[in-house]
Amino acid sequence: MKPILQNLVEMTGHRDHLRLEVSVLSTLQKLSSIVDIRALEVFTRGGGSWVRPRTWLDHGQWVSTDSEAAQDPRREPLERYPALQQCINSQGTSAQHSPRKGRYTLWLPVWMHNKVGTCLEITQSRAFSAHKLDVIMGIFQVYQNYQSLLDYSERDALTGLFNRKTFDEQFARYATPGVGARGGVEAIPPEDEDETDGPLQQWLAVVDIDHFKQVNDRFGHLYGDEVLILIANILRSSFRSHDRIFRFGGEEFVVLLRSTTLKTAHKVFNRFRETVLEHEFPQVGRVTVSIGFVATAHGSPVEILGQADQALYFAKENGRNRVCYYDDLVNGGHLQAKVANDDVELF
Ligand SMILES: Nc1nc2c(ncn2[C@@H]2O[C@H](COP(=O)(O)OP(=O)(O)OP(=O)(O)O)[C@@H](O)[C@H]2O)c(=O)[nH]1
Repeated sequence: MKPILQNLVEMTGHRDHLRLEVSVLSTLQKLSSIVDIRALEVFTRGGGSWVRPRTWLDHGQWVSTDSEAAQDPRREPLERYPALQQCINSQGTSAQHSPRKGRYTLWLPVWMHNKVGTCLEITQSRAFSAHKLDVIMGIFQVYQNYQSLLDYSERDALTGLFNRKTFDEQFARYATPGVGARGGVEAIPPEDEDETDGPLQQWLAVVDIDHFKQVNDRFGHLYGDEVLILIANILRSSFRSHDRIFRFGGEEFVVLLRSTTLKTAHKVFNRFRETVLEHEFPQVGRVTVSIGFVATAHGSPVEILGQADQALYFAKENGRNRVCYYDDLVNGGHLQAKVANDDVELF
């Protein structure tokens, strides 16, 4: 039992979901008779439910991927896992597979906000004894409790979006394509994009609600809060699952858009802006947003945020309800570049 306790201590020392996942898998893998163990990502796409491996053991090395799940060639429909599918549909806590060639499989779905996004899959060469199941469930409970604590500490209480505190760490991961917990797998370009539209890049946008002070002043803070929650919902439904959305405080949000062309970045930011424009906010009526965005390739998070902020400021000064791309403003002589050629300061 001592090595397991040591593993639990190590497991709860992590502040990163993927590393925590690797840690729980390596803890469980140390139990006897385990022949295979991995974490599956469970997601919905096109009305159906799917699974794909997210963390697994490859020649003794843990490998994780955080590429877009829906584009992963290893994805499979959830129907191929009938026991797991039935368990999720009935909001169960575990499922087992009847033996096939001496392989007994146990699935442990991770429930978070009444949804399953992750499932641990443990395979061993003989049936799971009651004692073994007790030990596994104990470790799994510690992992699940710790996951939800971690999730809670990363979220903004009003909107449920990621908070400002998590931005730097997520920026390091999401602004650089193809980096997983331990190396990982290359980001897979979305099927609907054409590389003739320019290279696939990561983008950062700062989104700010226009004249939000007036909303608070005319309707009160409760209606202001309602607008923030509804805009957060529109943000969530406007971007792909592997993009990242933060509330930076007040009425300012930041979006990290992954692996997409400049043309698509323009398209999706404008689509979001139009969805907000067309939305009827209860009591408040119409609300608009301004957006400034930039590629994340060159500069520190602070410099890139500064550039997106400059583009946002320009949008605010020039009519609001618009999307401005930093490089266009610099090339058009509307803004002076603060940073040129990687990290060289111009002034
Ligand atoms: N209801 C609510 N209001 C907030 C919250 N955080 C900040 N605010 C308000 O957001 C408003 C921001 O106003 P300003 O920064 O002056 O900007 P604005 O009125 O949106 O004007 P522009 O950005 O120039 O279009 C202030 O009135 C803050 O009090 C919050 O959590 N809830």
